[in-house]
Amino acid sequence: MLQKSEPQYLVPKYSLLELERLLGKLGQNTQRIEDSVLIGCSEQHDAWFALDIGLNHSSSINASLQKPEMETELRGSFMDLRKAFLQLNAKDVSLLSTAQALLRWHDAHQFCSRSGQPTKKNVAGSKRICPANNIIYYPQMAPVVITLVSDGPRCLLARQSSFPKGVYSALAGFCDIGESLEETVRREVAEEVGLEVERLQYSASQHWPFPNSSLMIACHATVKPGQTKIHVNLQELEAAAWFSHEEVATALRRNDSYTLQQNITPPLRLPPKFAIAHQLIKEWVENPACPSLPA
Ligand SMILES: NC(=O)C1=CN([C@@H]2O[C@H](COP(=O)(O)OP(=O)(O)OC[C@H]3O[C@@H](n4cnc5c(N)ncnc54)[C@H](OP(=O)(O)O)[C@@H]3O)[C@@H](O)[C@H]2O)C=CC1
Ligand SMILES: [Mg+2]
Repeated sequence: MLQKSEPQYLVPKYSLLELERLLGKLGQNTQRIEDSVLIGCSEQHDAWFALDIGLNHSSSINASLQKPEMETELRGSFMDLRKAFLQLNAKDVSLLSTAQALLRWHDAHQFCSRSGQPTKKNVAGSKRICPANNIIYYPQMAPVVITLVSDGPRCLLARQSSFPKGVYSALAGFCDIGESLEETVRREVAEEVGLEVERLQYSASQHWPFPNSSLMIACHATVKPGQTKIHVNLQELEAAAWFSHEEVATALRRNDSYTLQQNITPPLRLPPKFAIAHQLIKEWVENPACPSLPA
């Protein structure tokens, strides 16, 4: 849920006292505050916790609470998480992404997989413990590599059928057990477009809450100039193609919301700013020879 505060949107933030009052008003037990999880702290070192006051939450005291009532009470509106990310600054994107991932992990790990007994959250919410056998469960992240492949003057972008119309991104893939990141990059690029990676350069990483909790590890890669013929794996991708520097630079400059309002589908759309794929593409546009160094 986001609250509109002209000219921007904000993530709802409350002090403990305000939250107790709010839960009372929503007819929920204030004991629920103990379900909250630590997600970071402010520059003034105030701790930030996240609490799921979800609509259809199994442990919700007041399951009958309706979405419109909640929106009125909190003066905000519920929206898709990806759409919410488009409205927020980087700090709030990071907080919301951590909160969503951690709360969802707790919700999905209520029982010990060995004893079948209910697990118990520690105070901060950084782990769950089985009281029957003391097994500790920690939140999990799946490592994913995302690679922008270039042959020098062009870069390779691909799209999956689930992407919004016209959007192309860098190649991504989950790491398999036992693989190094380098091995995953080489395997994914070979599997998805049939190319052999020549040189690999790390750029940056990002926590990504979709579909569960991933650690996106972003890299630039090059292929040999003479070996650029792609074989698109149509089981994984809808399309993949080489794009010139000019095409990608133009797409990066284009104001997506404007073209969408005009109901025009541009030839190439890129991932939104909050996605690390956007950063990879921007780095390459600014410095195609050595993308992860400042231009
Ligand atoms: N932040 C960003 O800029 C971007 C983020 N991404 C993210 O990267 C992720 C990976 O990209 P994608 O191309 O889909 O990956 P892959 O190319 O690895 O293909 C996805 C398939 O991998 C299998 N898989 C293996 N391990 C897992 C796991 N831990 N969780 C889920 N599926 C797994 C599944 O296959 P099976 O169904 O056979 O089990 C799944 O369908 C996506 O979730 C996407 O959200 C992608 C692009 C940009
Ligand atoms: Mg993939």
